[in-house]
Amino acid sequence: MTIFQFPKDFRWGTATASYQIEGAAQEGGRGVSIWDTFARTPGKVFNGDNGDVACDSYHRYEEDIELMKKLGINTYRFSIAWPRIIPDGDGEINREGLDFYHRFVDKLLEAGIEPFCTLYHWDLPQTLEDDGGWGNRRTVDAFVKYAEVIFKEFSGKINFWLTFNEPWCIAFLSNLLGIHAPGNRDLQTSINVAHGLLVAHGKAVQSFRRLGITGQIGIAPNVCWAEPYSKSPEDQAACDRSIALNTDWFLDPIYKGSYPQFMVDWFAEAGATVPIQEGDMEIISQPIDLLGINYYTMGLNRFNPEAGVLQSEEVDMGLTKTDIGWPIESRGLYEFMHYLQKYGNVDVYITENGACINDDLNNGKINDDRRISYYEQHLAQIHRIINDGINLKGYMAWSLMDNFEWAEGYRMRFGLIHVDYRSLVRTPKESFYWYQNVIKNNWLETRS
Ligand SMILES: CCOCCOc1ccc(-c2cn(C[C@@H]3NC[C@@H](O)[C@H]3O)nn2)cc1
Repeated sequence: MTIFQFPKDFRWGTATASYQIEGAAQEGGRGVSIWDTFARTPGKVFNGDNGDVACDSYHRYEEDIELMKKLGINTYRFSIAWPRIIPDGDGEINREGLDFYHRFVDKLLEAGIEPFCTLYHWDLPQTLEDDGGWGNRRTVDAFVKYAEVIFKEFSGKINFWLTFNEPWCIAFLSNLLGIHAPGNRDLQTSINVAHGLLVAHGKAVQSFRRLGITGQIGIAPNVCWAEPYSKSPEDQAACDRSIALNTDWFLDPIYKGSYPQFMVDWFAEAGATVPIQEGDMEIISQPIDLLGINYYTMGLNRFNPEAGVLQSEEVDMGLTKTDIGWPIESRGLYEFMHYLQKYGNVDVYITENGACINDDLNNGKINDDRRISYYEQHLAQIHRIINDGINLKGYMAWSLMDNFEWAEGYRMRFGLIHVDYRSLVRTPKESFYWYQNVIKNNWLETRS
């Protein structure tokens, strides 16, 4: 057994997102999002599940906050649903939507929990997607309008801000692979989306500074750490492309003011170019205060000319997997955090990390020992990372509760709290109590 003591001011939290937990999809003046449309498209989401009810957190947020207090977290990452604030994307402001989030944030603050807010966690107003989505500068301008409304409303209440969650998912998972909303399968479209969201990010940061909003602002890329299957240059290059598309494609423009040239050249070979307009890169590279990093798994990749646009395929090495099929390998988090140092020792928060373990209720308990083991391994790496002098400031477990896992619907469970989707009864899992103890002690005690 080993004791890993965390810094006294380390932030302990959990994370969720609006479309995944709120429900009340037709209430409070909310408009239609691309996920409402996508979920209603036959074959896109397992079992035809959708976010109409989800965890009903729109009505049950006080109960959820009581559970957060019981867990002992001091930080809670959530997202605001743009369609609740400006239902048609860039028209009238919906006061009822703002009032809901004021009630929610006030309750969080009353509970002594720091709100950590994501402005965009994938629920784009459908009207904007109908007019070209992130590839249309109208959507960029609409996002800035939406962001400014939120900044002005919550400045002083919210001090930690993220513009976008997982830009790789928004651009490539959703517009090249077609697995998430809106389900496009086109390389140029996905590159246009990536560029549009980056310009929107930069403009929102400019507004944040111009309006004198208190707090810190950043972005939350998801990580795809990969190591080469062999020592061959082809396998190493395949790895580099896989890592770069999740990380460098977004963080080079933000921190360096330019895209990674080797990837620009790679896409040019595939006939796709980045639609950069005059001044875009200066806008995108506005200095930010923090990075959120979402880490779940890593891969061993090798070159395969048939393996998609990156010609990079993951090799199954027989590692233990979670129930969604992702290999469990916490080492990737450590390696990635050192990779990230090329952008400087920036303030980083792990804004998502967790395991899909579909254990169910058994005599009123959920003995999700595999989830505890996952967290134990990853928190040990977190301690190692901090010990190396990397500015890792906090950790938010994905997720507070089971919720709508996008194309997987409700069958995949990431929560520390079990949700019965018929009764909506919340039941803390054994991992909830394990994490509660880690937070209370501010140390991890490995069980082996
Ligand atoms: C068959 C080819 O497959 C290609 C990869 O397909 C995926 C699917 C899903 C993910 C994915 C899901 N999550 C968890 C979410 N992060 C944000 C929060 O909302 C969580 O629900 N992270 N990454 C990645 C890749």
